[in-house]
Amino acid sequence: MPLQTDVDITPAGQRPDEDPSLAVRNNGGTPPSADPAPSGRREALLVLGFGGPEGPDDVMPFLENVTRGRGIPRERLLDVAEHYMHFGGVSPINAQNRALTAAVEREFADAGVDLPVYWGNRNWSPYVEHVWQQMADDGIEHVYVFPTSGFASWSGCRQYHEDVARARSVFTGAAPGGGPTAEKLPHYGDHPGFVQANAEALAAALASLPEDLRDTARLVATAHSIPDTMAAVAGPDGGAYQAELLRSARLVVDAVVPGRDVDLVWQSRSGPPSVPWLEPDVNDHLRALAAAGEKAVVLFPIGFVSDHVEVVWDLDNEARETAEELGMAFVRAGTAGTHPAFVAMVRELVEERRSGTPPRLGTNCPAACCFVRRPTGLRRGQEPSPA
Ligand SMILES: CC1=C(CCC(=O)O)c2cc3nc(cc4[nH]c(cc5[nH]c(cc1n2)c(C)c5CCC(=O)O)c(CCC(=O)O)c4C)C(CCC(=O)O)=C3C
Ligand SMILES: [Fe+2]
Repeated sequence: MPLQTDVDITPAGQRPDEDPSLAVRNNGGTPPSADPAPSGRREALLVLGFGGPEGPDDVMPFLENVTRGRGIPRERLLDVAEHYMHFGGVSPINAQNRALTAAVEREFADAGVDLPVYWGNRNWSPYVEHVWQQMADDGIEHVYVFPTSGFASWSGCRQYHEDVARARSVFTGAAPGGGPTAEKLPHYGDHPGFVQANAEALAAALASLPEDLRDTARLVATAHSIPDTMAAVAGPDGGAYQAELLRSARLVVDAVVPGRDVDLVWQSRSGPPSVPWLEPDVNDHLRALAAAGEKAVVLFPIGFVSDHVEVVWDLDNEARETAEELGMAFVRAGTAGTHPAFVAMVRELVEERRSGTPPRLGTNCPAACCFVRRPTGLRRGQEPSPA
């Protein structure tokens, strides 16, 4: 499946029909076109992670947090709980986000950026609500939010906006104008820093293959599957999840082996089988490649920024096993993690916002952006939970 390269992504800041009042409501109070930081305003960066369990007893409550109101079958949760149990009930994701936070702190210090860095999660402790309280107590007045997700969609963008809005609502409800204001940083899948981090990982993975397979190995980018209905409304004009991922995968491959084919396929599908999600699944794709005579595959999880459970289980175990059964050589490239170029990107995104550069897609999303009315098998009358 050769992919197109000419994907046009419209920056939200240039949308003629953007309604500023909706943008304010959607991301919890940020003006649609934030001015350069007024001098004297006390600002901070929040690294906003997904969150993950820290032990076996956390696993089911964590899964319930993630899927509340989303119509995910109980059997699927028990299945996924097993994945976590292979790692003693501990997701590596919190340690990875702590490491990223520490690396960004050092980056700021080295570059003379005077900005405290906090870390909070959407689905597990430290919850964004608690960190918001901490930032308010510390006298922070404005927060740049760096999500550990660089792409459009309800799951990849809007939920991060909504969780910040929920954290803020405690303050805005109690005291008018209370609590720090928020500004989410834009999507970054096409940022040179993200591309470089992924390109170096892809180059290393390719180099680890036996020499006679390097030129012919199939390059396969993966991202989390999402329901078709969610994909259809991703971004201001729909379809932005696939479009951004495709563009990102293309940029990464072109940085390593210009012009070589790349496939974008999907992993970690959830939800009831009756609900269509993006396809093909990575395992089915491996089967198709083997049937077509391919001998080797290099997988790179472009849709994720760290080697969390969906990478180290779904790819390093399940997809690897599939490839082994098919007799194909298999390597999985690393994710951005704390690559210096990725860490420098975080600083650049903040500096861009502070200098008043017009917002790009993902910064101030209009209220209709990525909104899924009836997600993942919800019965009519059930409302999507904001959690
Ligand atoms: C687009 C996307 C990203 C990338 C953007 C981003 O990074 O935010 C992502 C990341 C992640 N997803 C993760 C874990 C889970 N995702 C689930 C469920 C779901 N993900 C979805 C989409 C995405 N997910 C969707 C549409 C669902 C169905 C429920 C719903 O409609 O909302 C479930 C429930 C069980 C299951 O059904 O699989 C779990 C446990 C972890 C943490 C891994 C760890 O702990 O190490 C991470 C980083
Ligand atoms: Fe997920």
